[in-house]
Amino acid sequence: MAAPQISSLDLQKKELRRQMTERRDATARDTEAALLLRLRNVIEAHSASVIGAVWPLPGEIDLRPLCFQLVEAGRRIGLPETTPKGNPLIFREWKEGVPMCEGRFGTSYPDGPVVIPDLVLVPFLAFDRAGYRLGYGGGYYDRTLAQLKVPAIGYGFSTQEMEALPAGPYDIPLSVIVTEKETIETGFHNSKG
Ligand SMILES: Nc1nc2c(c(=O)[nH]1)N(C=O)[C@@H](CNc1ccc(C(=O)N[C@@H](CCC(=O)O)C(=O)O)cc1)CN2
Ligand SMILES: Nc1ncnc2c1ncn2[C@@H]1O[C@H](COP(=O)(O)OP(=O)(O)OP(=O)(O)O)[C@@H](O)[C@H]1O
Repeated sequence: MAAPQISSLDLQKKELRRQMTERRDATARDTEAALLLRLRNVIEAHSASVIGAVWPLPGEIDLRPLCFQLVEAGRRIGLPETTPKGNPLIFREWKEGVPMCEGRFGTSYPDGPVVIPDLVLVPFLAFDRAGYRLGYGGGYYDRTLAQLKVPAIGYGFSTQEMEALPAGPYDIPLSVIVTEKETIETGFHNSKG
């Protein structure tokens, strides 16, 4: 197999990942509840029935309280199974009490049926106001959003904002970005057709 090509853009993103992980980990957590409330309001304004969320990795914002609330309110939750690199994520239905399985890179996914989300909540290490994000570098969300064509709502702390992130040809912008301070509409719609 040929070695994967690593571009200067990939190297630039790698260094940014290091800096922005440090910055995220230095951010005070006392605004997390305010962020989740804001996120819930944005979701309630959408009619989506299956919401793609994530089970937190260390240092990440914890969406679990929101997942409980959304199921209570009659929405369904899908959590991603981390597939082999180069593939889109697969979402599996989560409900309270469903056993979690160990996945790749320390991620966890529910032992439930595959579901197709019609709205996806997307974590990031950094974002800019155009809707570009920096993730962990798997390219998973870009591949997933290219396939699903549903709105992507990014969430993170305001400290994770950057003036402009380097964007590559595969980067799909977020439609909405929610921080503890504001809800940013980027004007980008990742819709079908
Ligand atoms: N909680 C949570 N779940 C998630 C994501 C996320 O950002 N947060 N993902 C968002 O996409 C997907 C998982 N993506 C990931 C991609 C890379 C690595 C990772 O640890 N990469 C290694 C390098 C691996 C390599 O050698 O290639 C590393 O950073 O050390 C982790 C998760 C799906 N599930
Ligand atoms: N749809 C795609 N087709 C082919 N390659 C892709 C696609 N999406 C992303 N990539 C490639 O995957 C690699 C990682 O992408 P990127 O740096 O944008 O990941 P990320 O957004 O930080 O990761 P994640 O979405 O997993 O959090 C890059 O080399 C990128 O060019």
